[in-house]
Amino acid sequence: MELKNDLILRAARGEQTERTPVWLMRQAGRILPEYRAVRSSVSGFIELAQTPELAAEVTIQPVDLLGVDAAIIFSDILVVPEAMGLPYEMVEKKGPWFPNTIDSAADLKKIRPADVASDLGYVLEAIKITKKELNGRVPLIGFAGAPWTIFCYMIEGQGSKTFSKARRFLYTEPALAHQLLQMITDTTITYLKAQIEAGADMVQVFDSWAGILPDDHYEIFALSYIRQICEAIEDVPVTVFAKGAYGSLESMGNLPCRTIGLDWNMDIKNARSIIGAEKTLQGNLDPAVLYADFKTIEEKTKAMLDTFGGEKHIANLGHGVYPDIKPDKVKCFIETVKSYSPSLR
Ligand SMILES: Cc1c2[nH]c(c1CCC(=O)O)Cc1[nH]c(c(CCC(=O)O)c1C)Cc1[nH]c(c(CCC(=O)O)c1C)Cc1[nH]c(c(C)c1CCC(=O)O)C2
Repeated sequence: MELKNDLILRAARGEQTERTPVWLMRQAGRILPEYRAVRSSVSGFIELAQTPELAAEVTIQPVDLLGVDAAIIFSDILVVPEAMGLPYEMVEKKGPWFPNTIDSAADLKKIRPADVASDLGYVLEAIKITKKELNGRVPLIGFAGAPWTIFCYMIEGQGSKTFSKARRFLYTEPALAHQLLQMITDTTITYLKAQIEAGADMVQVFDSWAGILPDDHYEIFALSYIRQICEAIEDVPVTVFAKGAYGSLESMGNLPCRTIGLDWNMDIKNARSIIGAEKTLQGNLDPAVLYADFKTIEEKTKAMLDTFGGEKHIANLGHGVYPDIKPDKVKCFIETVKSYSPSLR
């Protein structure tokens, strides 16, 4: 199927584009009343994610309703630990919760590399349906959590301000930590390859908890595994988004991936000079700007676009869109990128 809009793929490959492509992390979700309607027709997030027809429907909603230049498959990074043997629940207003966690060598024996085709077949099916229904309108992004972020949930069992249990494990059980990280990495590689095989046009790796590790640990326990993933994925552009990895930008510039995502606290010019001219950068408007009035959103978006310049940039927020943002404000951001960015060429 020929893509009618391949701006994001060309930008990721470093090619010139007529304008800057734009999408939002977490665009498929609660900001849209149409999403909430579909979600309330099932028991909750997990059933929605496991029902391929419905997952495809909410994946496509932001393309139809917001005008983004890419869809991202509706799923979650936590389907990977689940497929490895640690089921999770999504607790209303609190977030994910794992009844069982990893704390010892004995716990590690209870989990396994996922059998992607059967354990995660529902995601692959959702990708196939989405590709068909998108009918080439925009590319589809596949994704997975980075091994370090998945490790955090498998050890901690829930979100945390400090992830001190996960970080303690790196000091008390480094060999076990590497064993677990390698198992997550192997599963993630198989999973991302299967997503590409099913139709994903590019993939993003989310390292949401990168920022809690000191630089030396980030290199040893996080980046080395991300590097394996980047090396294994050859057919489509890979984006690495490591939130808060300020001290590791230089190493990230050396990853064999096409795009680096910047969070909103990363200085664009500084990041560009550290990462170098070759890679595409993605981001990085402060998600809270979308609480402001339309005029402020336009100004802040234009300023961001000016700083990135008209090449090798994919416009996005610096993290996922907050669930209580009004869709009209998101549209203002998207429309500003579309109307203003041609002037930067
Ligand atoms: C850390 C992380 C998770 N999930 C994800 C990350 C990495 C990105 C980031 O840092 O934001 C990634 C994710 N989660 C979801 C997507 C879907 C695609 C998209 O639109 O980006 C993606 C890419 C759906 C979701 N994942 C979740 C929802 C909300 C569930 C609902 O509908 O109630 C959605 C739409 C739940 C979730 N899932 C997770 C948490 C902490 C929570 C609870 C907090 C929250 O609600 O945002 C884990």
